[in-house]
Amino acid sequence: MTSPDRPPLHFHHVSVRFGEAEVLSDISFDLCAGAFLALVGPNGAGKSTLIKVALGLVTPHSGHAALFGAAAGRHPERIGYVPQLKTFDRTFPASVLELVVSGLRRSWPARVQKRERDAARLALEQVGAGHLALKHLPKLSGGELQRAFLARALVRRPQLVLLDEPATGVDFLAEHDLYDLLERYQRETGATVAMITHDLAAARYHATHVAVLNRRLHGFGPPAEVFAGDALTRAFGHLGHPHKLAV
Ligand SMILES: Nc1ncnc2c1ncn2[C@@H]1O[C@H](COP(=O)(O)OP(=O)(O)OP(=O)(O)O)[C@@H](O)[C@H]1O
Repeated sequence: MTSPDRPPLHFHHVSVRFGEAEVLSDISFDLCAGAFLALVGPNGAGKSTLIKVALGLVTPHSGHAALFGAAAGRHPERIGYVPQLKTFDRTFPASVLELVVSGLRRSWPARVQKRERDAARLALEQVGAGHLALKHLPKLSGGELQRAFLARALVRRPQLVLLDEPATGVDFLAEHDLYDLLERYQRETGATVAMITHDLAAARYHATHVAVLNRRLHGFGPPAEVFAGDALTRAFGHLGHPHKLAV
């Protein structure tokens, strides 16, 4: 159920420590249903950690995160997750179909049932990758692997899709395809999307909301508003990549 008092993503004074280091400090925001959030910040800013808090994989030392009014991690079936693909072991010996079916299960599928195969094929069709079903993961290009993981994230028709830098290592055209696919999924389902990106121009163009992070939340809101202020300068410390920051 989605309603304004049960936002898909709610962070309430969330702080996270790894040992002595505080990597997230007092993060609070609400993301409304149907929003497309771009999460930006320099390397090591805590972006992946924030996504892991939302998934319930990292527990804050203070504050809390709630998804649709329930504690993070309580309803994994409502969440689709695309991990950082640069960390994925490309030699993993599985077919695309098996990878997508694993999105319907809590464990790796030893035998794929017909209804699972049908759902996986549909999800692959929806991301323009029906022809990849029987291909093995080591044989995929970066863009194909990205589509396979996107199909895996969407196969259960989640209400919230979390993506950890899915465009890194993928060419520009494929990155535009990724946004198109996500926006189409949102139009069909009303789902909410939160995605880590390093491309501020794409964030400005596609996102309804942007969160500028560097341990603290330096800005949150519509891109035009946030980028007009000094949030980027405070988070990045300098405007070091003018081609990316020319938003
Ligand atoms: N499990 C962990 N144990 C200890 N330190 C960690 C752990 N995970 C992340 N960190 C540290 O927390 C900080 C934030 O890391 P995180 O991966 O969240 O940043 P990020 O913004 O996603 O970075 P990048 O853009 O480089 O992927 C970094 O200094 C990182 O080294």
